Amino acid sequence: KSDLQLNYYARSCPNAEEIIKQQVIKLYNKHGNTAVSWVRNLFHDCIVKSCDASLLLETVNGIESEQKSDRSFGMRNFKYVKTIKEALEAECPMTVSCADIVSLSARDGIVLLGGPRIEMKTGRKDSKGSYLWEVENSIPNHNDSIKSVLSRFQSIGIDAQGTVALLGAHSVGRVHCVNLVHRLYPTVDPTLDPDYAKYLKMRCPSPDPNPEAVLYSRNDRETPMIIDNMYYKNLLKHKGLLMIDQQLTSDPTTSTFVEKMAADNGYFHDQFARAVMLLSENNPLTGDEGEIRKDCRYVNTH
Ligand code: HEM
Ligand SMILES: [Ca+2]
Ligand SMILES: [Ca+2]
Repeated sequence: KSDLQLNYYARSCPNAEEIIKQQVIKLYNKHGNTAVSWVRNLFHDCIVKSCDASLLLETVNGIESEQKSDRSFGMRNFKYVKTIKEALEAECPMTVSCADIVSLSARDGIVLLGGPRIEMKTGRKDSKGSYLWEVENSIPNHNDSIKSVLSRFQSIGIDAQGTVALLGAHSVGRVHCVNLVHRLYPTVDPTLDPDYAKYLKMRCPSPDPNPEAVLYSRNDRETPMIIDNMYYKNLLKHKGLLMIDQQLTSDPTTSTFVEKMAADNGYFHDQFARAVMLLSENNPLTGDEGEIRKDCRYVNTH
């Protein structure tokens, strides 16, 4: 159904994709974790209704930001989307959508993080509202069952293999202690490697951490800034951080894919690329639907 096309801005803004790439590189060189944020943004935007930049809207004028949901906990670097958008507005005013910025910045971020290069279509339009009430139904929780997570991804056309590959994004970035302590206190989750649990308890010394405190552990201690199959190797060693990560090894529908991805980084990258592409094409607004926002944080006023 997707009306997206390759190089949609070829005539209206021929440098659009290059401008985004240059900005993503510049931001990465200043704050490497911006690239990590672009990858998470793609997931949190696209799985909520549509890849329509609904995620980027702030709470103002009757709009309630999706960023307020508990599911968005720990998301960061939204302010740098503005840097990318401003570079585009300077060259081609009101031409390139925020939704395409979400997709292309993720694509370019993935390359900087050592992941695969993904050909992505463009032409997405921006939503005229946010869907805060949909966020908790759309984005799984960290302790949901594999069955429910698989069916959630299936509903947007991503199969079990693709879902296992997408979770490989947890090969970069961080998890705050609030999302971990239930596996450490009062007793250590038996599916967690005991030495690793000791390390995590050092990172998260309190069973009841202040959510405001910046207490976290890196997702992948070995290659924290590289999207690679270390994630799956860690899972096989019982070093998955979130419940949903570790459970991938205990369900027969997903465990064979975990083993294959742990054994073959090229296969992981192929599956990751395929699944990111599917995610980025979820139910886009195209043609006369939606709008091109001037500022990604607000719907246009006229
Ligand atoms: C069942 C599905 C998923 C669940 C339950 C989930 C949950 C989480 C949680 C709880 C965190 C840690 C937040 C924090 O404490 O700061 C996180 C981080 C992250 N997630 Fe997911 N996630 C899922 C799927 C995905 C997918 C599909 C992607 C991208 C393709 C993704 C990308 C990321 C990234 C990059 C981070 C690190 C963010 C940072 O360091 O700023 N996640 N996720
Ligand atoms: Ca959305
Ligand atoms: Ca890694």
